Amino acid sequence: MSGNHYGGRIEAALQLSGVAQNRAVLESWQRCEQRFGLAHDTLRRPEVMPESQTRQRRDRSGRLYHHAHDLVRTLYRKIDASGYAVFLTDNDGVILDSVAAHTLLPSFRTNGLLPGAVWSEEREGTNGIGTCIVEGRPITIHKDEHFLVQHAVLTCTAAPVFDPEGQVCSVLDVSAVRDDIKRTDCLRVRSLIADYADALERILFFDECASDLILHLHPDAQHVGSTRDALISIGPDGNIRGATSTARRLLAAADNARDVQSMFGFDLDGLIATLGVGEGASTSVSAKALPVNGGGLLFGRVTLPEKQRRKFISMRPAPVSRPSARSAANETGDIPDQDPVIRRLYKVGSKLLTNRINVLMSGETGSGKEHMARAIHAAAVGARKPFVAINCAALPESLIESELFGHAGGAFTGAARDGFGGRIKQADGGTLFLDEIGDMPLSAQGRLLRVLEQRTVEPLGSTKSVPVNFRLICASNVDLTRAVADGKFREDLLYRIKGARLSLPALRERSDLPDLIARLLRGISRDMAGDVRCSDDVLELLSRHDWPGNIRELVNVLQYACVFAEGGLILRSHLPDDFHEAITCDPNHAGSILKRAEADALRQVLDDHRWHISKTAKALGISRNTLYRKMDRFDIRREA
Ligand SMILES: Nc1ncnc2c1ncn2[C@@H]1O[C@H](COP(=O)(O)OP(=O)(O)OP(=O)(O)O)[C@@H](O)[C@H]1O
Repeated sequence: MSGNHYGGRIEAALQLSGVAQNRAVLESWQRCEQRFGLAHDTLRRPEVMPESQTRQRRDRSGRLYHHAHDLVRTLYRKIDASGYAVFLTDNDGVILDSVAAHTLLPSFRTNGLLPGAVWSEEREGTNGIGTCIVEGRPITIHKDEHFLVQHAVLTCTAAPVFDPEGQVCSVLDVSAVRDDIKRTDCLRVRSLIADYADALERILFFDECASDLILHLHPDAQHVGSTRDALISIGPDGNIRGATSTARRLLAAADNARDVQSMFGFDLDGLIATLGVGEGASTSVSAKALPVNGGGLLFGRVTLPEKQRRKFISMRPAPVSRPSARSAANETGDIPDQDPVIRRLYKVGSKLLTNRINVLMSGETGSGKEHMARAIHAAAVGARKPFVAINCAALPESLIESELFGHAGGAFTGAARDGFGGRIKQADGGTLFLDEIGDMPLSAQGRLLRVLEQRTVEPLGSTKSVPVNFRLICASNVDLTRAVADGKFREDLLYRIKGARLSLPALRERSDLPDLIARLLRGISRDMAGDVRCSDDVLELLSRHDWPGNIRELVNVLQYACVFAEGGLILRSHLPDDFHEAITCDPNHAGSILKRAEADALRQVLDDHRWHISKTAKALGISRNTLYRKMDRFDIRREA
């Protein structure tokens, strides 16, 4: 059969399945036929390794399986929809770990999704895990995009986890065996799983590079030291030993650089003199500007385990830190957002934090809770003061207590010999942001309550209390009152943390989308080349989308589009394929029918409660502010 013939058949099949533009699937199908000699109707039993071999693979994967254990379970809880299972694989696509509802295990097993099963492309054709390993980026393989017909019942979304050398060392996969799943349902799962893959990559990076000097980088000074910064590990000889995928993307222009000198134009001593050195993940040294060879300016900070200091520096005094122009700009007491609700929340939040009132934020995933927390910290406490953000859901349960409260030297197996002061101690004098606090284990909740009451922290394995002084902002996607009722969250802690509540609007409820898009594009194009803007057509499309993943999803879509927007103008064809599908599945009709139904239902409940706002909000299980926002959005007013 000629190559053209293959191409024609594949194109035709893809047209049929409605994914003609999906390059990744097309190329994978070509590999399946031409390289692996598979046929669509090949029927094969899953290849499952014996338990002993799977165990060996887990051991061979180093600390991956250990670190991922809790994270995989947290991800499963976060997906919060029925019919899904989460899988962790090694770099050959062999499933090492899985979590699913008991009742669903048989159907996943029947379809070959079980520990020990091999899901490489070569073995199972186009599939979430195997194709993700080849592509090296998050991907969804939906139903008949699977090459083998027998897998057409599956919908799989997978994200790669990279090792410090930049190789895929694992895949996180969320799969479902359900008829009613649409490709667009996977958008939210994909942002979530990509975040968890990033979190796992960082945990592995810190573990593997524990004795190196770590350089934290970000285009925005505020984000250096956050879970979003880029990480590079450097040996005492100045050679770059590892980098996270965020760092590889950020430093693409200096791609060939193998050492500090070729990346930044000065040697290790120069780097240390420019940036100063903080201990561990300390935030005591603020980020400073750092020009990158090949163009661009980043902000950076270096950290070094105390016991490695001698290896790297001859105890030269750290230079005095000067505030950067950018971090100073955050203390102007304003935010660029134009949406009136966001602006009011910022003002209220800043005032509360200034007066040391604990703030509890709620809002859909990706709606900007951490972003807002940083802004009000900068206004109330100062951008130069430590802001320590911890995502309680992304930390393995076994590590959360030592991470938060610190530990004495040798307190438990695996603890650093010199001990660790803990993240709460690092927030001393600044703000502690506890994201997803609803996912904090009960034992850690008890300790946290004691810290809040006594304003002292006692590291694990130590009897000495250390005084701490910090402001507290918490955030949660789950209803904490319900979590209290379910016995998953301590009531006394809830009262302690919810000094005041701020509820962030979802992106679809904001009135400043075009302005936000323009601002995000300025940020993205600063990392790329030249200015980028959206065509009117695209702006109109973006404003029609429902944005279940909120600003995080918007950032992802814009970053994707910027890569393809030649001449600085984003056109429809530059948007991701599944974004088009999301819109076409929801063309004016579906979206507006739903909206109309919601507005009608709202009016009905208001009528039932004689337009009493508190009672209506209570009946709907939402806050009064959310009710007012919804009424504004649907233009619902009581008729005279
Ligand atoms: N007002 C804003 N202006 C610009 N970018 C924003 C804004 N709010 C959020 N972002 C960006 O959107 C992304 C998601 O924001 P953030 O992490 O603050 O959301 P979140 O609500 O804390 O998410 P999660 O619930 O998953 O923890 C980040 O990349 C952030 O920088």
